[in-house]
Parts: sequence; C-alpha cells; structure tokens
Amino acid sequence: MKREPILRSEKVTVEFDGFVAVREMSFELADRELRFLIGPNGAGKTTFLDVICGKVRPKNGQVLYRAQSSGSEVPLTRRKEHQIASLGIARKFQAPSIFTDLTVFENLELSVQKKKGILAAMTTGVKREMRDRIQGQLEMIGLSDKSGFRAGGLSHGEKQWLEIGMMLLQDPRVLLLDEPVAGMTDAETEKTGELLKEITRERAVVVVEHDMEFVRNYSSLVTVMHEGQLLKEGTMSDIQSDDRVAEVYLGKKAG
Ligand SMILES: Nc1ncnc2c1ncn2[C@@H]1O[C@H](COP(=O)(O)OP(=O)(O)OP(=O)(O)O)[C@@H](O)[C@H]1O
Repeated sequence: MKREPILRSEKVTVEFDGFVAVREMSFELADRELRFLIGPNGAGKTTFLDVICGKVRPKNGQVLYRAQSSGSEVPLTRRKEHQIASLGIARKFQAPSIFTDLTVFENLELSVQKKKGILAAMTTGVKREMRDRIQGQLEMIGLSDKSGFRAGGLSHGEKQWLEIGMMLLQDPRVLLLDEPVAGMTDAETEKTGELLKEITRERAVVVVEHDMEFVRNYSSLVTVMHEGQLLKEGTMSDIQSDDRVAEVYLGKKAG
C-alpha cells in the first residue's frame, strides 16, 4: 500500500515582478524520507523551500501537510511562517543562527524553553527531563564534550550541528535544510550525512544541495529542478543517466 505523503505541493508557481522563479512545481515527500533537491544555480530550489515554510507566497498552487500520520492534510499556503513552524516544519538556512556568546548547552536549553514556553516555574522534575533531553541531543550531534564551550568558538561544522540540534529540540516532523555541508571539511560532511540518516529515523528531511558526492553517498530519491520546474525525480543513478539532466548541468546536448 502506498504511504500517504507527509508533505506535498500541487502546481506551485512563484512570480517575482513577472519573473517566474518556480513553475507548477508538484512534489511529494514521504514521512521519514531523506530527499535531496538539486539543480543549477537559479533553478528555484531555495524559493520552493521558502514557499513550504511560508516565507514566500505562491501565485498559484498549494502546499499540503499531514501533521499527524492518521490525520487529514492541512493547507499551508495561507499560513504565516511562525504558524507553519509550530505545525512542525522547521527551516534551516545556510548560515548558522546560534547565540555565539552562550555555551552549547545554553543554546540548546533556550530551544527547549522556546518549545515548552517555560522560562520560570520549572519543577525539579521538568528541569531533569529537560537536562536529559539536551544530553541526548548533544550525543546525537556529537557535541557532548563541548557542552560548556562558547558556541562562537566552535568550528563551522560544529555550529551547523548545534543549530540542527536546536531545531530537533523543537520536535519538528519535517526539516528543510539549505546546503548544510557547504564549507565543511570531508570529515564533517560525512558526519553530517550520518546525522541526517539518524534524523530520518523519526522525521522527514529535505536538503537543497550542490555537493554531488554528498548527494550520491546519502540519497535515495533525488528531485532535480531547472528553470523553476521539476526536471526529473529518481535515484542518483537514474539522474546521472538522464540526458536532460546532463544537458542542464554540463551544457551537453542529448543524443
Ligand atoms: N526575492 C526575489 N526577487 C526577485 N527574484 C528572485 C527573488 N528570489 C529569487 N529570485 C530569483 O528566482 C530564481 C530562483 O532563485 P532560487 O534562489 O530559488 O534558486 P536556487 O535554485 O536556490 O539557486 P542557488 O542554487 O543558486 O541557491 C533566480 O533567478 C533568482 O534570481
């Protein structure tokens, strides 16, 4: 039986002053899927994620989200960014947004408090539960040893993991990531790939990515966009053997 998608778009079109950045983009994401979204510069990938998270409003089409696996779909297209975030869709931009003067632990703590809406009046039990969750998160992002370090002193890769950890403590069902491995060392890139695999045991992730080796190593399904449109969807080997994709990337004529 086909699994119902957690998120889908129907013919989403975005125009900026008459310029069509995304054209009739239809897309389906299954729960706990790791999907890569690739395409040349200007293909519309970031704009498409912007539509999903409510940053950009489409001219036509809609985005539908199934907040609970047994529940019905809710349209996202008319909701505000913060409403979409609280429904369980988290967006991470390329530059990490962390509090550099706070420690790693304090950054994570703020994230849990934001989710729970508790700053004061925490019972000892709640505090312990929160500490345990943060410890678990620190382990997952590989920063247990750096819990007390100032976040501003972390490496680029570590900052990205910290921000991912902060997002996860908000308990989203879908994560939208913009080029998470850009600027990372090879070792950091590999660790990020493993982290994404672990995240998708519980959540769905969409990654916009230019690093083709990374996509090859960690993808199952890949969506290719070109000039605002869906060009091809399939495994990396389907994508690599597609003449139209080769033409778009390498300027090669098919045939
Ligand atoms: N706010 C905006 N106003 C006008 N044009 C925009 C705006 N945002 C994006 N565009 C244009 O829309 C097109 C798609 O941009 P987008 O950033 O979505 O592409 P992309 O596939 O993410 O590219 P890259 O891989 O380079 O980040 C580009 O031609 C871009 O210049």
